Amino acid sequence: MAETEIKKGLAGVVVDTTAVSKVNPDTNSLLYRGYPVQDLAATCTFEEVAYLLWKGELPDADQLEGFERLERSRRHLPHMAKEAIDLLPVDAHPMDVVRTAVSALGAADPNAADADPEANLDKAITLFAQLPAIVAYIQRRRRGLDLVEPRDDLGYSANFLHMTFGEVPDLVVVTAFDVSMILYAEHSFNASTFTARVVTSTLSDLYSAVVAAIGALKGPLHGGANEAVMHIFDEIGTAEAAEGWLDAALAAKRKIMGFGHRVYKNGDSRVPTMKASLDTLIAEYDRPDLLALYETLEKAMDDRKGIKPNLDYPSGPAYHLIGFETELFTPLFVASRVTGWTAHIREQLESNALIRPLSQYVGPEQREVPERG
Ligand SMILES: CC(=O)SCCNC(=O)CCNC(=O)[C@H](O)C(C)(C)COP(=O)(O)OP(=O)(O)OC[C@H]1O[C@@H](n2cnc3c(N)ncnc32)[C@H](O)[C@@H]1OP(=O)(O)O
Ligand SMILES: O=C([O-])CC(=O)C(=O)O
Repeated sequence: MAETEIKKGLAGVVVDTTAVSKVNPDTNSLLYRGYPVQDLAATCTFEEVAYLLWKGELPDADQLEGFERLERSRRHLPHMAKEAIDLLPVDAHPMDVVRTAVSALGAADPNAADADPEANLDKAITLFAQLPAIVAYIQRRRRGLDLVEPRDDLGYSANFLHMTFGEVPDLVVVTAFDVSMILYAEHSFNASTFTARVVTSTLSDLYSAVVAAIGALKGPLHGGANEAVMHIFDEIGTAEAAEGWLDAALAAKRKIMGFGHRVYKNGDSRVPTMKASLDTLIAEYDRPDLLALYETLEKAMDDRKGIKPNLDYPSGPAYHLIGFETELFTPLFVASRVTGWTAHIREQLESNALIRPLSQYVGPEQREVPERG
C-alpha cells in the first residue's frame, strides 16, 4: 500500500478558502478584508475594524454611528454571566471564567440555535459589547472590588479601561490598548479560529463555537503565550540576567514563549506596530528597565536561534504596564478575537462542509477479544 503523507499539525495544509484575512509570510503582511492591519491600526478604531471584519467594508459615518449606538447599548454585564462568574472560585483562572460566562450566556439565549446570518451577527455584536464587562468584572472581583457600570459616552477601549480601573487613563494608553485590540482581532486559520470553524461545521451554535475557541486560545502555544511572556519576564527579573536565563532555558529544551510562529518564519507582521505602542507605554510609565529586558531577550533569541517574536511578546508587557493582572492577558485576546471568530463562523456557514479529516491507523492489527472472567 502507498505511504500516506501525514501532515502533523496540518502544517502547510490549505483546508478551505477565506475572504476575512490574508496572512502572507513572504511579505510579512496581514490584510483584513484587503486592508493592511498596520494602516487600520493607525487610522481606525477597534469598532470600525470589527464592523469591517463582519461586513466586509469599513462603515461610512452613518453606519458607524448606528453601530456604535448599538454596541454602547449592550455594554452592561449580563445578569446570567454575573451569576455564573459569582459561583466560581475567585482565584479560578480568568480564561476558565470567561469560557464559563460565555457558555452560560449561550444557555440562557433562547435564540442560541438560530443560524440565520443576521441572527448570528446580532449575537456576535452582543458578545463583542459584553466581553469587556465580563473581563473587567473578573479582574475587579479578583481584587475584591465592585463592578463599574459602563459609560456610553466613551469608545470601546476607553470604556473597557474605565470598567476595569474605574477611571479612563491618558489618551496614549487608550490608543495603545485600542491598537492591541485591532492587531489581535483576526489571523485566518489559527488554532482557535479553526476550532470555531470545526464546531460550526457540525451545525452547532455560535456560542458553542466561541466557547470551544476560547478553550483552544487558552493554551500557551497559542493565546496563552501573552500571559506566559509576563511570567518569563518576572522569572528573569532584569536585562542583565536575560542572556544567562535564555542559555539555561534553551539548554533545558524549554520553549520560549512569545517567540516563533507556525506561519511567519521571519517575524510576525503585527510586532512592529505593537512594539511602537509598547514604546509609548514604556515612556508613559517611565519603565526603561522593562524595555531593556524586552530588547535584550529579543536580541539574544535572534542571536542564538534566529527566532523572532510574535504578537504576544510586545502585548504581554503592554498589558502589564496598563495595569492588567497577568492572568487577564489572554481574556483580553478573547475580547478582541471574538470578532474574527464570529466572522469565520458566519463564513463557514455560508458554504459549509463537515470538517472531518482522516487518520492513519497505527494500532494493533485486528484480533480476537480474549475469554473474560
Ligand atoms: C498569537 C499567537 O498565538 S502566536 C504563537 C504564540 N505561541 C508562542 O509564543 C509559544 C512559543 N512558540 C512555539 O511554541 C512555536 O514557535 C509555535 C507553536 C508558535 C510554532 O510552532 P511550529 O510551527 O510547530 O514550529 P516548530 O515547533 O516546528 O519549530 C521549529 C523549530 O524551532 C524551535 N522553536 C520554535 N519556537 C520556539 C520557541 N518559542 N522557543 C524555542 N524553540 C522554538 C522548535 O523547537 C523547532 O526546533 P527543532 O527543529 O530543533 O525541533
Ligand atoms: O496564526 C496563528 O497560528 C497564531 C496567531 O498568530 C494568531 O492567532 O493571532
